[in-house]
Amino acid sequence: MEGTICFNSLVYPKTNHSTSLRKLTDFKKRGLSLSISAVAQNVATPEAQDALKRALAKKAVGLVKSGMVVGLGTGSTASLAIEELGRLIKQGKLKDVVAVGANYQSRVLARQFGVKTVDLNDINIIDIAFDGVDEVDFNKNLLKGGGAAHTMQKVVDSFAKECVILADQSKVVLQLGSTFPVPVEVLPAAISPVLRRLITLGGVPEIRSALRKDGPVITDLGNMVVDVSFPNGIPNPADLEMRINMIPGVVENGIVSGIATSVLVAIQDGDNVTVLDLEEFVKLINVPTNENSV
Ligand SMILES: O=C[C@H](O)[C@H](O)[C@H](O)COP(=O)(O)O
Repeated sequence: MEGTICFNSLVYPKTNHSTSLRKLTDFKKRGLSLSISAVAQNVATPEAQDALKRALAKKAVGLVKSGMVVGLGTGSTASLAIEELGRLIKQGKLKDVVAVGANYQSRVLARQFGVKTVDLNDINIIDIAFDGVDEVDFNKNLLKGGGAAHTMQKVVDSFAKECVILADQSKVVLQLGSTFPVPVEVLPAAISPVLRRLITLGGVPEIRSALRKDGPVITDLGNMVVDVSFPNGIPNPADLEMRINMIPGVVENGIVSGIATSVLVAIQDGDNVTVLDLEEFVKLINVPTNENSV
């Protein structure tokens, strides 16, 4: 657990380094050296997980400066960031900020919390984007789409100069696909041939059913979602992302490689919450050598 502590200057402004370093040193002094499985199972209650998400939202929105164009992701974590952004705008701490919402939910929330939204097609650049994640590995490969919102999230995240991913500790995995299947957005007219092609890639596809509606989930873009498990794992996320997207009829899949510029990870330590960047987090934990212990 010794070694250089790597800070991502995109995530932590210089003034925060000492605080962050002190916290990390405290963790180490108290011997908080966790295995990744222990970390993943360590979020005791929904309330505790909510506290982690709120800490992430606060830290992330602290990176926004007046005059910026902000990309807004979707999901419970991104929603808290939108709320926090609205709060700072209302308090006058941020001025002339506009936002691009990736999906219906983020646009509605932005309006609700007083964040002015603009259309993606009307701006030239997104300065910073925030988004949640279902799984993230140590190389910043992401698995998204638990809320069937990944297609437009990938568009917004990829156009941002800085894409900050917000992950509570339960989201960090050794290999993508460990706890979630890969969501694939599919044109309804092409569903059967796409299912067959997904099987040839080694996947086990299942059309996602709606919860409070009979029949399938239909996305904001009018398509279906297929959740695909890969029983043999996903050793090369970028390769699988490309192979799935090459199937005609696939709109987009939830593997996101090479887009996140930084990943913030929130950790619960007793009653305290600490937010680290992924590199710091990785140095804190013991990676099990035996895959069975994950
Ligand atoms: O489609 C949904 C998105 O990829 C979300 O960002 C992801 O599911 C994480 O959501 P949450 O912040 O609610 O865990």
